[in-house]
Amino acid sequence: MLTIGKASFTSRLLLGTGKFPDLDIQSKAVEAAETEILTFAVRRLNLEERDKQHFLDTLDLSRYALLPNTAGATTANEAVRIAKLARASGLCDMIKVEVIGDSKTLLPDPFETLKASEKLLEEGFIVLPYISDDVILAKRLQNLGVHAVMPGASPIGTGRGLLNPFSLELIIEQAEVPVIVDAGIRSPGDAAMAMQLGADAVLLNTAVSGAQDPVKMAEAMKLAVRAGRYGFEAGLIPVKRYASASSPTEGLVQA
Ligand SMILES: CC(=O)[C@@H](O)[C@H](O)COP(=O)(O)O
Repeated sequence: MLTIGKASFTSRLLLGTGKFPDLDIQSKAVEAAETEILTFAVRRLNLEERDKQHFLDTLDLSRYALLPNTAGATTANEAVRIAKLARASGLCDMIKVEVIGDSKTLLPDPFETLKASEKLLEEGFIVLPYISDDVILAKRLQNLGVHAVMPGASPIGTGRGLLNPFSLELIIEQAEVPVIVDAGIRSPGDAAMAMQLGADAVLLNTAVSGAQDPVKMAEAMKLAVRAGRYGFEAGLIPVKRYASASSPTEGLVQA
């Protein structure tokens, strides 16, 4: 089970809702992924005109936990304002803190992310900050009391996979809260690898919404996340320098 704050989930795949070819494909992909947590940018919702159709309307939202994110924020104050707007609109108490520090790489600003997380914790939010694969920042956020950390595999939408598995492993090793590997995943292999390293969950969007067959890719990601988790739980064999025969030779009668 994946536990975030007081909520527990069976699925370890969190799915973003952006960039799908249409809403029908989006809802079929969400179904195929068997995800229980959906994420989206608060700024994509027209909160002033709630009666107008939007990208979440084709989904049965009672079946999912919503994880709004503060995408678009470049300062802690902006992120806090967006989070409060989401909560006031009854969306959720859970918030993915996304404070972007650079528009070209969309990498998160560590200082503003820390500040925003601190403030949002004071305000009683369930706080999940999106960060780079920075071991010390993950630790600092954990000490603040965040409910999960979300290190990026690689920059959002690049599909470059796990650029630094070593750092991700270090973050996972010292984590006392769930580690959700977020962004940059391209293939089911990437998702499986993140889970195999010991991540508690994976969040992805572009790999599914941008695939030629988003529904099939959603299913592939669901299976990959499960396979990676099973592999982690089963325990991998140690890597050796030299060969060792797979068929034991002891006790065999010489021909
Ligand atoms: C939807 C969302 O939260 C994205 O900002 C997230 O980081 C996913 O990134 P990819 O699109 O690279 O999977």
